[in-house]
Amino acid sequence: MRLFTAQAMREADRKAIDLGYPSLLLMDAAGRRTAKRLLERFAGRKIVVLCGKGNNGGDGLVAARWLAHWGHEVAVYAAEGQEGDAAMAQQALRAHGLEINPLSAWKPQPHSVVLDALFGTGLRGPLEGFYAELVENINQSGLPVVAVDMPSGLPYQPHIRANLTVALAGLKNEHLFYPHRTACGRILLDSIGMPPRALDNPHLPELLSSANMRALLPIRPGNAHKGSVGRVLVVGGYRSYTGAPSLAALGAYRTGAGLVTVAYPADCDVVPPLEAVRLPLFEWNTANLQMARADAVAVGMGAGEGGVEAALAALGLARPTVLDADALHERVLRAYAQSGLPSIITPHPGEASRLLGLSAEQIARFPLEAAQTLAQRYPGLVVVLKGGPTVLAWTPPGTSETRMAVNSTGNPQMATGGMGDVLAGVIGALLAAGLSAWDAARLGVYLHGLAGDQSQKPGLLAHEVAETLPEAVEQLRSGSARDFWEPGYD
Ligand SMILES: NC(=O)C1=CN([C@@H]2O[C@H](COP(=O)(O)OP(=O)(O)OC[C@H]3O[C@@H](n4cnc5c(N)ncnc54)[C@H](OP(=O)(O)O)[C@@H]3O)[C@@H](O)[C@H]2O)[C@H](O)CC1
Ligand SMILES: [K+]
Repeated sequence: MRLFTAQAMREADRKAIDLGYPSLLLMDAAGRRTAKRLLERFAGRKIVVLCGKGNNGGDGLVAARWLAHWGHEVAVYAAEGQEGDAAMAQQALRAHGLEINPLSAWKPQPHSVVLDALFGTGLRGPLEGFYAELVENINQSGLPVVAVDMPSGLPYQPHIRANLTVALAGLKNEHLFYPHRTACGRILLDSIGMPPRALDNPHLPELLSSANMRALLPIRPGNAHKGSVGRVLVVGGYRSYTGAPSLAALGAYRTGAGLVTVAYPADCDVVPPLEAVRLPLFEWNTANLQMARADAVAVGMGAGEGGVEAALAALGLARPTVLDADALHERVLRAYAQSGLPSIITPHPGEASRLLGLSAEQIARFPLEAAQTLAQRYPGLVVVLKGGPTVLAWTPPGTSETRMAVNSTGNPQMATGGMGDVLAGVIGALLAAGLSAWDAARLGVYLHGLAGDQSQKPGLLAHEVAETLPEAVEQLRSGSARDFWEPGYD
């Protein structure tokens, strides 16, 4: 499954037409399916459909026709100037005997639900004048709003604040990235029957879905023993950051690692989980770390000033590695990129800002671009740019194309200390279980977010997320993990 931009969706639309698929069928499915979704949530209210003159408005006209056909009370307000499919939708609506009122005549009506079909992917700039005022009035009316495809006005200001958005054919950036995602309310995806070939675009980011991630789960053989399912070495800890390596160890164990060793400075008060092997060291060097006999390494959590040295010592182990927190320095990243080892870097926007020389605000605003830039700067390293949502990027060595992915799990309550340490452990366990760096990183962020989604209450702590990981793994394995856009995808 791919994550679309408005432009990429227009291209998919064109591709469908080139394949011979009649565009009017797409519009009819879009309107009909949106009408169904509206009824599931807001049956019993009078339905007011507000239509622009483009195809988003055309979807609204189709929805109004079906709603009236099914016996619901519907009022339609539409802009003038429909052409093509939208004009046909208007003709069909008139044939059903429905009256079309001018958009300017709309006034908030009590106990109604508004179907926002003003603008979708065709918007080319911020709304002004009449439309800006209309959008503000709709928002201020306090009436529930269902948006067709996306809340009108996005990605600019002003825009509709919807209760429910029915995304058509595919999810777009606005449905995933904050703050726009907030304006969408609940999001349901409907395929509208778009030919899959039209949606197939390998240049777009992959959207991590339960079906795709399930296929990556490592299988634990019947005769598993602790040495065969993955041994993880966690390297970190420094002064007051003694909890970080312990949380990573917990994350690794709860993801299925067979044995976890925690290497930490001997003069630090690190207390690893009871089940972990302790490796207190007076010096970071490869020979010392070799004592752990690890299949994969997670290094840098709470390592402070020793982060660079620890990561360069770990490089000598020549194992798949997760570089986190204090290991994330230019020198280390260059060395790992040159080594060709499967390696993953897990910066948060602050760490990415240090690496890229941009502000953390810029990184948070353009996460896809930031992750891509890092992946191009360090070919071979899988970049996990943490955020809401987490973005992944990877330029396979010897190629020029960067693969991108966007996570679909996780929630804002996960923005607390130690959460990243748990993630590094999760990914370390998956590397140790034999997954490639790209697979371990994608499945790791997905599982970590899914564990966090089990409880979305304020005050969520990192160790609680770690403790919920087995439930998340089980949910994914059993097929009961739901994508946030379900059940509208069919
Ligand atoms: N996914 C699919 O393949 C399908 C999607 N459908 C629906 O179609 C819309 C996209 O339709 P489109 O006609 O391309 O665009 P819109 O309806 O979103 O809006 C276009 C009109 O908006 C005017 N416009 C553009 N920018 C502004 C602005 N800043 N202020 C005011 N007006 C603006 C524009 O007028 P111009 O005269 O400027 O050209 C257009 O009239 C998609 O979102 C889905 O809902 C299909 O129905 C099914 C297939
Ligand atoms: K809309």
